[in-house]
Amino acid sequence: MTISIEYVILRHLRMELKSPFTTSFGTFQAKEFLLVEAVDRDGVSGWGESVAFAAPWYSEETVKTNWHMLEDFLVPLALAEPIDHPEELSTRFNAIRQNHMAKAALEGAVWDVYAKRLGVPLYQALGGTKKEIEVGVSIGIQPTVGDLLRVIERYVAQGYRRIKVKIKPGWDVDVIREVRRVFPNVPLMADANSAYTLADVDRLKALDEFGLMMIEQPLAADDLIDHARLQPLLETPICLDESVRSYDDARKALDLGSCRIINIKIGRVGGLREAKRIHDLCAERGVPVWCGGMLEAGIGRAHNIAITTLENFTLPGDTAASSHYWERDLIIPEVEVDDGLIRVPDAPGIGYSIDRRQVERYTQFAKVFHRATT
Ligand SMILES: O=C(O)CCC(=O)c1ccccc1C(=O)O
Ligand SMILES: [Mg+2]
Repeated sequence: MTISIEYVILRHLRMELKSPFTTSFGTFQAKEFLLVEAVDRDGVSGWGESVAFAAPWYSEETVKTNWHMLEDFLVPLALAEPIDHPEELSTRFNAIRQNHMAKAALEGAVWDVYAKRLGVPLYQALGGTKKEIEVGVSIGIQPTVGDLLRVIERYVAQGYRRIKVKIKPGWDVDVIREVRRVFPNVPLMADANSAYTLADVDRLKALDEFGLMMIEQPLAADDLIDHARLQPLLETPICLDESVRSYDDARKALDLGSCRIINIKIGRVGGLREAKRIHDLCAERGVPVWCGGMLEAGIGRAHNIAITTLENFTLPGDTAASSHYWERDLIIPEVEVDDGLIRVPDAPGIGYSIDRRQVERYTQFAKVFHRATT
């Protein structure tokens, strides 16, 4: 099948979060992000969402660097010549270093076009098999432990399959102890977003007694070596997030013993193809994976749901319901979670329709890029 992209629309959106989300690196009140719409010769529209944030806290990419990369390098590559498969676009993008979130947003839009042209749901085009996926929820740092306990209570009652709590030095051992006292059996994990160093090994070891499913990204965002030193000192499995940006990072992390679990984020690793390669590697090595989140709106959420249908996504991910983040999401229907499960939609492509009125409402500016006419 030939996919010929005629034009691409970049939109810059801003949406208020229902409640602020605090991590060890900062607080999000609102989300600014880019949507990519790729339209082919026959008018088939595919959608992707960039997961880059406004500020370079999680990684060096930002909404503005993504716009720049897309406008000046990636969109021209997508418009240059037709492709036979979305994987060809990833190969074309290899000519450009890093900038994974920008690449993933456009690659994702083209995957959506491809699946829609085939008339199959994106998850099937990716080789996924699950009809429903298990999900957990990520809970930001709260003003007090009492607040945290109330929030957890609410999500446990809603049936989420595991609770993830953000930690940082000073909001860790005592907080987790209290959570465990009140919820002795809840599947629980902690995400440090790189807030510790090897000097904190005693504090990290102190978490072992709480039976956490894993501790996510305790050390530096670019580190594999120190994590490999830390893992044998802990009983709790380490899960890497920030440090795994590619298949090769994943291979090295597993060879070194830097982690026992990997959080796969499509944007962080540069797209669906790379996400699937990491999934397949981990499956071969018997290492479980799960799908992380970046406070996505509906389109990013739909892509996360599709990749999570691959069989080695055996641990609940961070793809919570639309209503966890947004008063009203950009897709119809919104993502709903029932007893900790999301039913995977069967419509072609990402499986949800775009609420164009909502998209317009939150769009601050947009630009259209056409294929050069010959
Ligand atoms: O609910 C989500 O989308 C994931 C929330 C989350 O944990 C997170 C949110 C923003 C930046 C980084 C992370 C993370 O997984 O580390
Ligand atoms: Mg994380």
